[in-house]
This record gives sequence, structure tokens and C-alpha cells, in this order.
Amino acid sequence: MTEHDNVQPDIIEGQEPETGFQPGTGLVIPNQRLPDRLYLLPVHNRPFFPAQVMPVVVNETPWAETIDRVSNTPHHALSLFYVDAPLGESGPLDSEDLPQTGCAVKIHHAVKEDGKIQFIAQGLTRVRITQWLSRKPPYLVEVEYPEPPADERDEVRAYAMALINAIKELLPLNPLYSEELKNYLNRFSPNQPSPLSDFAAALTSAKPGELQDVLDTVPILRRMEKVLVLLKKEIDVARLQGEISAEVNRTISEHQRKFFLKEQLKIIQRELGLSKDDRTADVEQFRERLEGKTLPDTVRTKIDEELAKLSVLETGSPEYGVTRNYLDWATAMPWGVTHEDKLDIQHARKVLDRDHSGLEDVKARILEFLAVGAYRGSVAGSIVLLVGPPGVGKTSIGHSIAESLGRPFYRFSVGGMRDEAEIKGHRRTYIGAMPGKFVQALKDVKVMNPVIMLDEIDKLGSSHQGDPASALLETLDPEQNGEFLDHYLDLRLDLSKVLFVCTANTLDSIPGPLLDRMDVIRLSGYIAEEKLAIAKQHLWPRQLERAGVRKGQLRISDKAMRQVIEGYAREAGVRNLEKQLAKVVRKSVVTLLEQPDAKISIKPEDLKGLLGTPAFRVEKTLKGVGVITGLAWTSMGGATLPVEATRIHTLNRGFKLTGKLGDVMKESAEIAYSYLCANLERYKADKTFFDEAFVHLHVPEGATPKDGPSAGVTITSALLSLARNEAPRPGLAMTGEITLTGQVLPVGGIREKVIAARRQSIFELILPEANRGDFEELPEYLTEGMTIHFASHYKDVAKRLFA
Ligand SMILES: Nc1ncnc2c1ncn2[C@@H]1O[C@H](COP(=O)(O)OP(=O)(O)OP(=O)(O)O)[C@@H](O)[C@H]1O
Repeated sequence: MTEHDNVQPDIIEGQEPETGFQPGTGLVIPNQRLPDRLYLLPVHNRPFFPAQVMPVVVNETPWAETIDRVSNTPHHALSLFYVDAPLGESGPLDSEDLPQTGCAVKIHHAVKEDGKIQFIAQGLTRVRITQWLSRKPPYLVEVEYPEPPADERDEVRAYAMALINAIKELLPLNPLYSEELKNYLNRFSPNQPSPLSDFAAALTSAKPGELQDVLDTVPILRRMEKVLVLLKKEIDVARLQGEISAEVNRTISEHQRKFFLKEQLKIIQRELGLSKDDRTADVEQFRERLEGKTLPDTVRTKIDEELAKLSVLETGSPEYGVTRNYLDWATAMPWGVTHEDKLDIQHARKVLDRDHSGLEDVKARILEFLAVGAYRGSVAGSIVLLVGPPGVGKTSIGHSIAESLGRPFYRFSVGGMRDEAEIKGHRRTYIGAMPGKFVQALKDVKVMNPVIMLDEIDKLGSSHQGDPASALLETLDPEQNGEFLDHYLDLRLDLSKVLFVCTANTLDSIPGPLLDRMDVIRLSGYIAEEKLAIAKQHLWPRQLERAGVRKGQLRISDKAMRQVIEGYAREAGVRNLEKQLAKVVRKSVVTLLEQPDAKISIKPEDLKGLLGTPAFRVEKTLKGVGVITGLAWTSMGGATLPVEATRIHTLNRGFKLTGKLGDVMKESAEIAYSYLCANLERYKADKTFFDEAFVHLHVPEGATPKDGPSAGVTITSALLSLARNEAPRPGLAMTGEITLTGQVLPVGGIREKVIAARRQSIFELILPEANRGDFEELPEYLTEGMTIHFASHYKDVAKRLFA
């Protein structure tokens, strides 16, 4: 191509142009070099400009001949006229059909292929028809080449500059305009306004009519005005296009971002097994849970209804949550799933013996109970009640029962339960409604026949929110619990296969109807010997294991263990003993950390350093005139209960009681007083003693509330000792209720009382005759060495009272 802008191509010699906008193309060609006659070709899309070099495609028929003839001319020139429809293919063509101005081009590389002819047209200059020579293809016309006169006015230059700037503005807006074009433009001189304006017009995407108008306009200034308008429009359109495409890009990238995030989420959910939408996942989960379960028809219908409801509710709505929650519970019930009982008595014995020292009578009762179950084929429909002081192993026996049957175990406390809803659930209409404890238990254990332990059944509360005791009765009663109705589920559950084991500290406060339906098994607290065995076989090894200490590293002598029992853990159960042993182990571990190879052996003298001063000393039994040791029984186990009576000489006649006594105990003191007043002579005392004496009776320890009738005999004896001014024999303790006529009535807790006496090293007891059976039932290790006097009337007591 040309080296300089102002060098013009010699078309006669036919240089080889390249397509597109080329530097140096479309320059003004001297008129005399172009022929007067030209073949004519109509073009359709848009007018061809002198500044363009472009491929042109036409049909072989009828234009092959035209192209052939042009190719045979020395100058290869042709005129292109714009027509807006494919006119003149077959001719004739009229002047009317054609615009005023066309473009003379030189053709290069004409190629025929598939019925088409393609050639490259290099625009040369404007052309106008002066005369038609052939009005049928190949059209031939005589032409002139209109050229604007040279115009050197400043205005023209200014327009030229404006055009160049407008083009430069347009370039960056359209990526189709190439880098070459920019270079071309840089070299464009404002001194050539005509090609510049044609070039600019050709750049635009203006309508063919507007472009033809530019082509028709020969005068340079007017032409440039028109082109400038087109360019400005083009810039606006390009800008708008840019904005649209930026907007589109943004939307697309936003879409893409969301798409990517969603895809990622899907992958994460798939990894976590959550790949379904919430509702489907919920429904599927619920259906899955029901597989393999045998649902009663009513339950099946109800659950299906709720599932149908779930599928139409909005997932975010509160109702959806409520329904989902309901289904979560309802489908989690182990409908029809039961655990096959082992009912192997040998196995049960092994489990019980492994976990418990002593408690022979308790174990025997439990084995009997299981044997009956084995004989019958099931232990269903039974309620076992384990009653005894804290820490005597009730819970642990319950565990062993479950284990020996191979059933799952679930435990909860009903102590302090005031609201019936805790047992039977809230109705679903309440916000935050929950099913009751039994439904929760079944969900947990996943079978319909677990062992459920109800702790502290003697401490059931009651309030305006319904009576939990009657709800519990309904639940435990084998007659009723086959159709247990939980308010929340509103479905009937069969609890008849559950084995209920209840625990209580006393029987007194258990509602009668409930107690009636229970098999009561008593655990009465341990004497020191039993505690020693339990501590050595269970508690101590367990604490060592928990602390990760080997057996050989830390030992405790029997003597020291006994000392712990006597001095630090004297209550009926062994929970506190276990705590004390844990403390010993903990403190020793500190030493073991410092000296890993040490072998520690705990002796009685070490205990003070490990556990502090003993909480209990060997109590001195109170002695003297008017002081008698009674025996009491509390929910914490048995205890000795001294009663003191004294005479106040400054006062005349009267009777005063202290020691936080309950009503029954106060009455029993008044009975004792009245009985003795009436019978002093019979018991060899001054019959006027109470006429002149003011008597004060006290039961230590003053801060502990006491009640019950069983101290009647003891109080009578204290008063008698005072009246006779004679101390009772030492080492004697007693229990029994007294009547106004001196009858001695039976009392409860004989076993606990005997244990308490032994703990105090008292080996001679006066017990009501009616309790003889209870005593004789006691195991030998408790009765051994004991002297017991049975009394049916107070005279039997008085007989033994003094030396
Ligand atoms: N005869 C025993 N043999 C072995 N360990 C025992 C025995 N009695 C109690 N224990 C242990 O004593 C601890 C307390 O027993 P458990 O919790 O069963 O008492 P509890 O009677 O249920 O008390 P509470 O009424 O306070 O719940 C447990 O670690 C238990 O294993």
C-alpha cells in the first residue's frame, strides 16, 4: 500500500488492496483516468462509499457476464448503485429506480462459487449517470464523476477536525474498530475532507437512506455537516449500547455468582446428605422412620393426615413448624417395636451379684419377681417400688433389672412434679407444647417395653395445673395403660409392656391407690460391716479406676476404711461414703503426680490430713435420770433418738415440750404424761409426784423436726425415770407407740432401727410384741448378739427399765 497519505494509487496498474478500511484507500482519483462508460451493478444492503474496500457478493445470474466484461477491461472499473430491493436482476432497470449518485469501484479477485460471485471492491469516487447505454444486464451507462471544488476555508478544516475527533471518540466504544483504523486515522489529514467525510459516513450504522443522502451530497461543507450528525448519533447509540452491555454483563455475572453459589451449596448439601429441599427431606425422613414399625390404623391415618398437611403448608410458616414438630414426635415412637426379654434367672443373678454387695433379701425378691415373669413369659404389667434411704442402691438395682432383662433403661424424677402436663403432655394448641415424659422416654429408648424408673415418687407435688398423682396412676396402672393417651400426640400408646420401677424414701406420702398397685421392695440402709464390704468391693475400685490409678499404687487399710465409715460417712446409704473415698483418691493422686513410683497406703492416722476432722465422733449415749434412748426411723434411715426429762423446781405443776416436735409426737407425749399420772403407784413412784412437779421434756437435736407416735414408750420411760429419780440401765434402747391404757402398739422401720442401734453399739432393745415378726425376718448378721425384749403393755417395758 501507499507509504504516504497523499500518495494516490494508480488504479490502472491495479494494486492489490486488502479488505476492510485501509490506509490510503478511497483517495480522490483524477477524473481523466476513469472511463466515460461503466458497467453498472445494483447493491442492496447499503450504499458503497469511495473510501471503502469491501467484499461484494452477487448472484451469478444475471451478473456473471457483467463481472466478466469488467474483468476484461484494462481498468477493472464498475459502478455500484444502491437499490433497496433486489431490483433489476432480470432488467430492465429505470433511472427512477436508482439514486442520483453511485460509487465507482475497481474490482479485484472475482471468484465464482455455488452460483455466487464474490469480488473485492475498492471504492474510487462518486459517479453519476448521464446516459443509459444498456437497460438490460449487463447494464452499461455513460457517466460523469462529480467532485467538490477544493475548499480551503477554515470552516472546512474545523469540520474536518470535528469529524476526526468524533471518530476517535467512537473508536473505544466499539471493539470492532481495529487498532489499524486508529493508526489510519492518525495519519488522516484535515486537508482531504472529502474522503474523510465518506470514510466517516461508512463507519456509521446509519440507515441506507441517510447514507445515500451523504453520497448524493457533493459540496463538502454540507456533506460534512450531515456526516457529523450521523457520527454523533452513532456515538450516542454506542454509548447506550455500552451501558446496556455493561448492565447485561452485571446481570449475567450476578446470575453466574448465584449459580456458582447454588452449585456449591448443592455439593455441600450432598456431602452432608441434605441434598433435597426441606419439605421433601422432612417427608422422606418421617416415612423412613415408619418403615418396619406396626402402626395401629388410627395412628397411620392421623400421621398420613399430618403428612398431607405438611405438603401443602409454606415451609417457612409457623404452622409448618408445628406440624413438622408433631410428626417428628409421632414418627419417632417405636410403634410395635419390642425388645425380646432374656428372662434368664442365672444371668440376672450374675448381674445383680456383680453390681451389689449384700442386699441379699432385695436380690432374692427381685429374682423371685423375674422368675414369675419368666414362668409367665413376660414381666409386663408390674410396678416395682424400691423404697429406702438415699444412696442405698435403688437406682443401681433398677439398672441391674434392666440389664438382666436386656431392656433399655430410662430414668426420670417425678419429685416436685406439679403439672399433669409433664406426664401427659400439653395439648398441641399451646405455643411450645411438648409431649409428656413417657413419650420422651419411648422416643429415647426406641422400644415399647423399656424399664422406666420413676425417681422420688413419694415427692410428687400437686397444684392447680392438675394432679400429677392421678395422671401417674393412670399411666402406671396395668389396667389402664394399654391405652395411654398423651395430650400432645393425641394418639393412644400401649404402655402395658413397660416395666416400671419406682423409687421412694418413704411410703407415707405415696398416694394409696398408687401404692396398692406396686410390689414394694425395701432397702433399709447399711450397717458398718455392709458398708465396708461395699466400699472394698465396689466404691474404692471404682474411684481408683475413675482416677486412672492402678490398684497396687494406692491402698487403704480396712482399719482406715472403717474409720472413714465411722467418722465421715455414717448415714444409711453409701453415697457420701463414695464421695469421701473419691476425695481420698483425689488427694493421693496429687502425691502420685509428684512421685510417680510411690506406693501409697492409707492408714487411719492419714485420714485427718485427707478428709479433715471427723464429722462424727463415737457418740456418748446420754445417761442419767430422766434420759432414755429411743429409736427413730426417718426417710434418711434409722437413728437413735434420746429423750430427756427434768423437773423445774421453781414452778408448780405443769408440762412443757421442746425439740421441734410434730403434732403426733406432742400428742404422744401428752398420752405418756396422762398415763403415768394415773399409774405412778403401779410403777413404784411417788403418786403425788406430778401434782407438785413442773416437768420439761426435750428431744435433741433441737433443730431437727421430729414426728410420729413411735417415741411413746420412750417418753413414758423418761418421765418414769424422773418420777422415780432413778437412772435407767445403760445400753438399752426402745421404740413403740403407747395408748392411754398402757398398751404398746407396733411401729415401722424395725430393720432401720436395729441397724441404727448397732451403729451406736446398743445391743439391748425393747420392741413392741407386734413387731416380733419383723425382727425375726431380719438377717442373722443384724440380730446376732442382740437382746430383745418384746412388750405388749408398758408394764413389760417398766420391768426391764431399771437394774
Ligand atoms: N449394695 C451395694 N453394692 C454396691 N454398690 C452400692 C450398693 N448400694 C449402693 N451402691 C452404690 O452407691 C451409690 C449410690 O447408689 P444409688 O444411686 O443407687 O442410690 P439410691 O438409693 O438410688 O439413692 P437416691 O434415692 O438418692 O437416688 C451408687 O454408686 C451405687 O452403685
